[in-house]
Amino acid sequence: MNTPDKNDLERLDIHIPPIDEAARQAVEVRHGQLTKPPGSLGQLERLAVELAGIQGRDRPSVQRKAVIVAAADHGVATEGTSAYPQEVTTQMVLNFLHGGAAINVLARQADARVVVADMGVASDLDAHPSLYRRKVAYGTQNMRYGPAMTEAQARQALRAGLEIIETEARQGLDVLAVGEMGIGNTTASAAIVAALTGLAPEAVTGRGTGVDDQGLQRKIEVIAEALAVNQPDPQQPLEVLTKVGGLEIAGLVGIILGAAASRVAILIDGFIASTAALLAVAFNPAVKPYLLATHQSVEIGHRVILNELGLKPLFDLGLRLGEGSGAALAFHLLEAAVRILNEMATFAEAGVSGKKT
Ligand SMILES: Cc1cc2ncn([C@H]3O[C@H](COP(=O)(O)O)[C@@H](O)[C@H]3O)c2cc1C
Ligand SMILES: O=C(O)c1cccnc1
Repeated sequence: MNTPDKNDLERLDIHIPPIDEAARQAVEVRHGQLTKPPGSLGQLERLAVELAGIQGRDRPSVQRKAVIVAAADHGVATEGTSAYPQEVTTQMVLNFLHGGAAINVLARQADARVVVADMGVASDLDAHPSLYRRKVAYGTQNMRYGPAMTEAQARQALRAGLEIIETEARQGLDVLAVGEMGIGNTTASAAIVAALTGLAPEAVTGRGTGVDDQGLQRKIEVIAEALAVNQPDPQQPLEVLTKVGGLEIAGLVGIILGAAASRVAILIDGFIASTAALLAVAFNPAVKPYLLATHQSVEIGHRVILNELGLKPLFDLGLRLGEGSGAALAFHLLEAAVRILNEMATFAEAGVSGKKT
């Protein structure tokens, strides 16, 4: 038996199948037959083509939809880098479970289920049918003074993410939106993006929940110190995640890799969810074509991530919430793209003349 090398372990032994080129081509051919000038439905056409390649189906489906909101607390929240107190993480998880948060409203409108994953919230949570209780720790350590977590904790959270998406995929899932909740997690995300890209903290750090100028300056300094203390190797995504990451971010990386392994399309959300996507690609580049960018977040580092990944957002509504809110809105566009494919008449069926030669 081969001993798995470090790379296999880093890739979490996940096999991600290649995109189905034949299914993509079948959709392109059909788009050419529908009663419209070629390419005139722009990004909607691209979405249908990508979805077909991901799912391996000429007629992709968006019937079964889920939002997974991964939640955890952050030791660095004690540094005053968020405009809100840490207890809001737990309070919002309860709000998600009661159906009262923005993501619940947007998911209901799109007929998507919402499930919450406790990866490391600082308080104990009662059992609930929509809650995966996978707490790795009661929040991370403060990365300003040392690693946010141990490598074993990072691996545990990654594995939990894989297991959660496996369970969800078994129940039937065509499209997944990934979201998060964790006071302080724009600080962790900015540190991860700075570590992976080599950019200065100020180039990737925004106001998160709305810190003032002084708060933003403090946030940048804390991130710079965390990077100086921890010295994460940009070539080692597991090390970056362990040293300056978060447990919900680790869970999302597992969820994203596992979704791709199951041929589930992944709608990525704003800054934090996209940070998890950037890490997932660093772990295993084969995940890349399974990622669909949704919106452009106000958080400045989000643009950096989308550029790095070569992804183009579908819309910019000035959102800066997280929870999967922008991703859930994109369900409607995916549905439009698939309905165009299934319901439009062809030139032959409608008796419409083709382009002049
Ligand atoms: C009531 C409330 C609901 C939220 N839902 C998502 N976030 C968002 O804000 C947090 C990140 O910002 P920061 O790094 O500044 O703490 C995350 O929990 C994110 O999901 C929320 C924040 C609050 C206050
Ligand atoms: O882009 C996001 O997801 C975001 C931005 C600010 C605060 N919380 C989330």
